[in-house]
Amino acid sequence: MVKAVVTGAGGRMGGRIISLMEAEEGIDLAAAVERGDHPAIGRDVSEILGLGKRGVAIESDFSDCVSRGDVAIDFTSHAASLQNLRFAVQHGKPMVIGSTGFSPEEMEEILDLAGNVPCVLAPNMSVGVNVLFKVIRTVAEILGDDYDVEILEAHHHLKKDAPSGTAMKMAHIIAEALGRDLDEVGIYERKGLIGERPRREIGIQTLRAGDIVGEHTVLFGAVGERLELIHRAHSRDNFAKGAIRAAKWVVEQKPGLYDMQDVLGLRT
Ligand SMILES: NC(=O)C1=CN([C@@H]2O[C@H](COP(=O)(O)OP(=O)(O)OC[C@H]3O[C@@H](n4cnc5c(N)ncnc54)[C@H](OP(=O)(O)O)[C@@H]3O)[C@@H](O)[C@H]2O)C=CC1
Ligand SMILES: O=C(O)C1=N[C@H](C(=O)O)C[C@H](O)C1
Repeated sequence: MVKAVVTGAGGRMGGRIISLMEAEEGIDLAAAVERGDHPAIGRDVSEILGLGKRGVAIESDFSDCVSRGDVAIDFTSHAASLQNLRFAVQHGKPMVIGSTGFSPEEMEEILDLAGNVPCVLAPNMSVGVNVLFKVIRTVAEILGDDYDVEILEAHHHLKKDAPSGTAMKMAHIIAEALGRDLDEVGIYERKGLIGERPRREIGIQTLRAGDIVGEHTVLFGAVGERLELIHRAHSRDNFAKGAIRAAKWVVEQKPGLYDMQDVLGLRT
C-alpha cells in the first residue's frame, strides 16, 4: 500500500485527489497539509470534503508529516511546491507536483533537486492532454512553416497564473518541432496597429471566465483552411486520477525528473 501525503488539501485539486483516493486500491492517505493560516487546519479532512470522519486531521507543516508517507502529491502554488520539494529531498521522499507557473529559475532548481528523489512534474495530468501533446508535435512537424500557430486557453476566474502551464508546454512542444525559439516568437497579447502577422509567431492567448475547468485549443491556420485540436476538461477528476496514477508509479522509480509522458508510457 502506497501512503500519500497530500498538500493543498483544502484546494480544488487537493480535495478531488483525497476524495478519489478513497475508492482507489493500492494507495491511502497518510497526511493532509494546508497553508498555516487556512481555516481547515485541525479539522478532519473527510469532514471538509463531506465524506464523514476518517481520522486524518489537516496539518500545517509539510516538513513534519512528509516522512509519514511514501510519496507527496502537491497541487499548491509554484513557490509552495518548490519549498515542499526541498523538504521531500531532505527526507528522501518521491514527489508528484501538479502546480504550474514556475519561473525558469525555479525550474532549474527543481531539475537539480530531482537528482536526489524521483519527481513527476506535469502541468496537466489528464490522459487526453498528454495524448494531445504528442499529436500537436506530429501535426506541427507535418505542417511546418506554412501554417500559423495559435494556442488558446480558457480557465476559471480563480486561476492565478497565465498562460496556463498546459498552454506553455504546448507552445514549447510546437516551437521545438518547428525549430523556433519560443522566447523570440511567443506572442501573448495583441493590440493596436500591429501590422501583418509574422509567419513564425506562436500566439498564446488567455481567457478567464466563471467556472471553466480547463480548455485548450491549438489552431494551425493557412489560407483556405484551418485545423483545430481541442481538449476540454469536464471536471477535475481526470487531473486527480492522473496524479494518483503518477504517485503509484513514481515510488518505483530512480531519482530524476519525470512527466506524465513517462507515467503513461507515451514517451518515444
Ligand atoms: N497538473 C494538473 O493536472 C493541474 C494543475 N493545476 C495546478 O495546481 C495548482 C493548484 O490548483 P487548484 O487546486 O485549482 O488551486 P487552489 O487554490 O484551489 O488550491 C491550492 C491550495 O493550496 C494551498 N496552499 C498554498 N500554499 C500552501 C502551502 N505552502 N502549503 C500547503 N497548502 C498551500 C492553498 O491555500 P490558500 O487558498 O490559503 O492559498 C489552496 O488551498 C495550480 O498551480 C494549478 O494551475 C490545477 C489543475 C490540474
Ligand atoms: O489551474 C487550473 O485549474 C488548471 N491548471 C493547469 C494548467 O495551468 O495548465 C491544468 C488545467 O488546465 C487546470
